[in-house]
Amino acid sequence: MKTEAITIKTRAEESMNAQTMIDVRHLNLHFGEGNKQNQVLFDVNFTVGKGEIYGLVGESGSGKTTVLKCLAGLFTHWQGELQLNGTPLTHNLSPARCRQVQMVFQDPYGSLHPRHTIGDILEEPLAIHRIGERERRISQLLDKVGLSRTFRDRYPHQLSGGQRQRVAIARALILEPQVLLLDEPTSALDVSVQAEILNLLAQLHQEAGLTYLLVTHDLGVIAHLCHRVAVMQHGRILETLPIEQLVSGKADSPYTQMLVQGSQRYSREMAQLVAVF
Ligand SMILES: Nc1ncnc2c1ncn2[C@@H]1O[C@H](COP(=O)(O)OP(=O)(O)OP(=O)(O)O)[C@@H](O)[C@H]1O
Repeated sequence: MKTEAITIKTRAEESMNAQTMIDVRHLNLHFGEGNKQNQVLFDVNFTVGKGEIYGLVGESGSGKTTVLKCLAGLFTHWQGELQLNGTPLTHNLSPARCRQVQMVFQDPYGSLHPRHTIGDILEEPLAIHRIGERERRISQLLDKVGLSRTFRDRYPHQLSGGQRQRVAIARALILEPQVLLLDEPTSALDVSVQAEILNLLAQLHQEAGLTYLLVTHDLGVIAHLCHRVAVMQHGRILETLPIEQLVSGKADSPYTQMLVQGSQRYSREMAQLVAVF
């Protein structure tokens, strides 16, 4: 399976555009002030190519989600330079940025409004951004994420966890962004459902040439989806490496080697479940 995973990534890398889509330079962020100040990101630097799937791994609290939230505009008090597709990001969240980059959260239960139907949830961003042909767009997207059109009139509590995450992915895609920020998109799901969602993400990436920045604890997920990975610890990037180097156990840092060893059993299970793309 390792050999197959490497072949997939190499093929994907060949077709990948070498242009930079996400550029993170000298990103620093702290919470609190004075003697309560807690710095959580320390000079974080990395770039993600157009069409690349880039993983961020590391232990809990290492700052992975915080990096995504800075890029998504959910945290605005960062210092450093952030660029998307060559355009510097300001500290404000503009409509243009919402259309360019969208985030999918870990918890499909909490991220969908409980009193809105799926149709309403998908229509809201289109209405806010004054985008027409809403019926067509919503129907097309439901098809794309593998949900029948009958889901339009249902409420989130009437869906399974996997179906809810499909809706969350559809909502993120409805504005046709170039970048998806995926924060542990499968960790709240059963293992078999995780595989379905990973396959859906791989399929959508292939069809639309999107750029993904994917946060996970799970190196099995990284090995099956990502081209490159950055390993974070205590708010810093410890090393960045191509996936081939990670799966062949040739990471430089002892910390990354420990992460790989810790996730090997899970990777084998996931390998059996996730189809090859
Ligand atoms: N809104 C906030 N206010 C104060 N501290 C925060 C806030 N959000 C995150 N932190 C702190 O920032 C640090 C990094 O958190 P972050 O959620 O980015 O970690 P993570 O690597 O994504 O962890 P996990 O894998 O558990 O989600 C943690 O110490 C966390 O407590």
